[in-house]
Amino acid sequence: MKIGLTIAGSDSSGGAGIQADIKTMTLNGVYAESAITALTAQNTTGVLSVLDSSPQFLKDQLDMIFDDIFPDSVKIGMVSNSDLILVIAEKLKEKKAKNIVIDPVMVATSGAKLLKDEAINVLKNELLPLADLITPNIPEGEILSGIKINDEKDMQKAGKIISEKYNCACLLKGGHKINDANDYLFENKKGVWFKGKRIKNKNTHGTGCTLSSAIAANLAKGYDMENSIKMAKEFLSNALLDMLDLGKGSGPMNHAFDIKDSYKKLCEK
Ligand SMILES: Nc1ncnc2c1ncn2[C@@H]1O[C@H](COP(=O)(O)OP(=O)(O)O)[C@@H](O)[C@H]1O
Ligand SMILES: Cc1ncc(COP(=O)(O)OP(=O)(O)O)c(N)n1
Repeated sequence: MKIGLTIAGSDSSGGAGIQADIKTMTLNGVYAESAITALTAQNTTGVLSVLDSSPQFLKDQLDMIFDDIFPDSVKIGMVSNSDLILVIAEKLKEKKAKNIVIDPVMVATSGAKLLKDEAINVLKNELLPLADLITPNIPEGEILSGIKINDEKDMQKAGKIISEKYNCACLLKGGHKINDANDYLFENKKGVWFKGKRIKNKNTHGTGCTLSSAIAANLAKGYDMENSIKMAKEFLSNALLDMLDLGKGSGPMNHAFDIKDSYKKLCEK
């Protein structure tokens, strides 16, 4: 059994964060471990409040995880302050973690800030250089590259800048304002597009978390970067296509689309 670790925040509504990551890794055939950086009180309409883990408690979680069941890949999501970012950077280096995927979560789609301004430079200087892959959306890509992104040409420029700056692969997600659902990977001095059809579904809560943890699961299983991304996008599209409709706002996807029939039977008993 391959092991994936998610280091992220808990989403009380279950559609994003740790909950999305554990479902995604499990449904992609990987055993999921978790280190929780924060508890959020949120639902499909927004984030009400956030309670950060203490740095010591995050350190303890990471020690207990790495010293017992060593993960084959690590996905990092919401980490809201610089002290927590420093703990993660230190532990990843100490434990020699591999296959590190960082989703540089800054702002939720609902508009809530999930990363404090003071922490952006620490994220850039201490954590991102440890990544194998960074998966920014367009607003995050603008902050990390320092350029405005208005079209696919800008996406290519920004992806290259980020990849070279942090010495890792960069998957820039275009969905936010540029195109259908086309994402651009820059890796090893070369760029490649992952074309996706935009699915008409207002329920997209947790798409970024789901994509990055599916990529981490595929890397844990030994797939290379391009295949890991290709399969992760397919998983995400299928979860969106299932058209689950929960909550009053932008609801979660059905991560369990594939086992729906057998799961339905279980629920009926
Ligand atoms: N409606 C949609 N249909 C298909 N793919 C989508 C849709 N919305 C987002 N995606 C895909 O979901 C992934 C996450 O993108 P995005 O939602 O932009 O990230 P984030 O949640 O970090 O803002 C990307 O691969 C993007 O192309
Ligand atoms: C706890 C927590 N982590 C991350 C997010 C953001 O999720 P993401 O998949 O990047 O995007 P949206 O759900 O905001 O579209 C979150 N909301 N909560």
